[in-house]
Amino acid sequence: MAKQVVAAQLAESFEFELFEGDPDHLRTVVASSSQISPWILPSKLKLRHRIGRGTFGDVWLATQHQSAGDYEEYHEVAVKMLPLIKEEHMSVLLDKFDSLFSKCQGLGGVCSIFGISIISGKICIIMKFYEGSVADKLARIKGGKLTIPDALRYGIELAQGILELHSKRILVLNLKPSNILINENDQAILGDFGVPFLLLGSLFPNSDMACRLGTPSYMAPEQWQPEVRGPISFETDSWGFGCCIVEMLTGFHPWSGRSADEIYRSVVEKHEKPQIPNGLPSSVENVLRGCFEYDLRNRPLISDILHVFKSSQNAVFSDGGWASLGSGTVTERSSSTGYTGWFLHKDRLLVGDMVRSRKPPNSCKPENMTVPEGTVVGLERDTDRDGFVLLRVHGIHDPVRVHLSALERVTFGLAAGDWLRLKEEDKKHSPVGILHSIHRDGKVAVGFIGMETLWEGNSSEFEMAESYCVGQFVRLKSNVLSPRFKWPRKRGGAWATGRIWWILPNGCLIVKFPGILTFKDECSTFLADPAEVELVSFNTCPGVVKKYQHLEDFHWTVRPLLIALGLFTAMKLGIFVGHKIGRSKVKKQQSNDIQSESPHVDHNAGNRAWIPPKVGNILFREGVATGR
Ligand SMILES: Nc1ncnc2c1ncn2[C@@H]1O[C@H](COP(=O)(O)OP(=O)(O)OP(=O)(O)O)[C@@H](O)[C@H]1O
Repeated sequence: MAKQVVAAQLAESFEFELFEGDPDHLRTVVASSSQISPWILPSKLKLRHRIGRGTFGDVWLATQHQSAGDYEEYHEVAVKMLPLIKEEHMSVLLDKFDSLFSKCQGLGGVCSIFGISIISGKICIIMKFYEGSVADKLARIKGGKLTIPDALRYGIELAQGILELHSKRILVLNLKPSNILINENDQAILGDFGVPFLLLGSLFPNSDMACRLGTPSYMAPEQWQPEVRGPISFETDSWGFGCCIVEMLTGFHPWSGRSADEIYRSVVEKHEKPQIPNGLPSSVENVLRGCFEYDLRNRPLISDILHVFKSSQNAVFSDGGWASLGSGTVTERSSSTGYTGWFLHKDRLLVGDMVRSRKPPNSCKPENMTVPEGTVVGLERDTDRDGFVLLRVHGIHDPVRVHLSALERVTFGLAAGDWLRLKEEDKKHSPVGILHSIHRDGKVAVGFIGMETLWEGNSSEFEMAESYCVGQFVRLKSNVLSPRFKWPRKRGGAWATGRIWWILPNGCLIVKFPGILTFKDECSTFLADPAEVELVSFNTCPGVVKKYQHLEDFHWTVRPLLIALGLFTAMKLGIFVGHKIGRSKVKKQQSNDIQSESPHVDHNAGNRAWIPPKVGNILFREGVATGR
């Protein structure tokens, strides 16, 4: 008896049930024909040969057959055969595919998807077949790399394709030259998009693949463990885009020759970045640098990249160097605000917006604000991204002129970067997160530990949470018995206190323990859920003992140093006291001897010798003797 494998609803209009064994036993129930069905009967597909094998399955050249009346026609297609996934995840994946399929119909810069099928129990995505990819081109051409104009041209076409997907809220997550296909007009077409996202969370027989959301060499830091180091968002694709351009220009993929584990250590733990080649137009170099910012909020969006690449096409290549003719937006990290220009440009102020002075990143000191609250009454150069605004500030008669990089928009009392707590906790993720954006209507996007992508909802669902910044000391709350992440203990068994070293965009704290001596192989950083920790400072430590214990958290050398200093002081004191006693004994002995040996001594002379020395001298000698 055929056993039912999965029953999934591909679209409102399309339902099917699959039966194990011969996939042609598929029963489809088409409720309405108003929507294009993505389902392609496996019997209509004939696999010819395998084109390649990638992280997320094999790609086959195949023919799709159609019969109409007395003739049969076929055309070539590419078939992406996904790895075998667990039964229970089939319907989830098919649902995700359905949404992807309907969203990407009619997009120009991305590979056309014709439908989906199941061959030998594996899900197959049927796509348009292209003759080659940028990777193939790099392998073919002399020198193995593209010229700057070619890389810019492909880069523009690729960015346009990604932008189309982003406008439909689809993340690519697997940008690499082999997935940049080339059409008959030598245009770059984005292929294989969305596959990592389709597979995200699926159970594979191979557990390693389940947690990998891309190809290691091209993966952004947050892509390695999106639930822990996320969220993944549009800027995750900016990192992948940067990697593609670097490879096009150098002929080498980033982290060439390194294993996945080594790449993880370089990118995620050591915050290393792919190398950008020399000799690029400054605006292109700058935007690529931005693509490799560790914190995704500091990266440019694909629309920013497209803008820079297009303006750089106006540049001329002269004497081996670039002279920029266009107005490439060169936005370095602002030394005054600590944010990159890409970060600052994501939110554009409008007249009527409430604003306040922008806190430096990782700052917890709102009291230093020059403008605690103001209303935008004028934009000096509203067409330019880099200008001044006029603010109406309470208590000041005339509008104040402030550079917009120094301000942040406050909507319903919240600004991007604020720490928030969900009023109603959801067990799936931490209740405390960081606000990434707030729309003027109150819609918010928040990063939480435990969520791969941004949480979207309304500002009314939140209250302000305690904020943390780099350099602060934290310890697990005493009521946390099983923390989300591993946390070290002190010698006595109590939770150790660590210092915040980095804060991820989902609020995850990266904590170091300078108070604990670690050896080479030992892990020196730990992760913490902000909802599970409390601040430790001298002020909050009750009593001298606790304050001293907190001093030990600053560095593991504090205790041995203090012990050494104590021993040294005790030793010096011992020597001094011994010396004094010894000297007074000798003196006493001597005076006795003199008295007994010289009966003609002038006894008044002894009184003259007893003129007291200066008080300062005594103090000084004591100071030395006690080690002070
Ligand atoms: N629609 C297509 N038409 C023609 N060739 C394609 C198509 N899609 C992919 N390819 C090619 O098939 C080969 C294998 O692709 P595949 O996507 O499986 O591998 P990959 O890109 O190396 O890894 P991943 O699975 O991570 O995407 C690549 O050379 C790619 O260029």
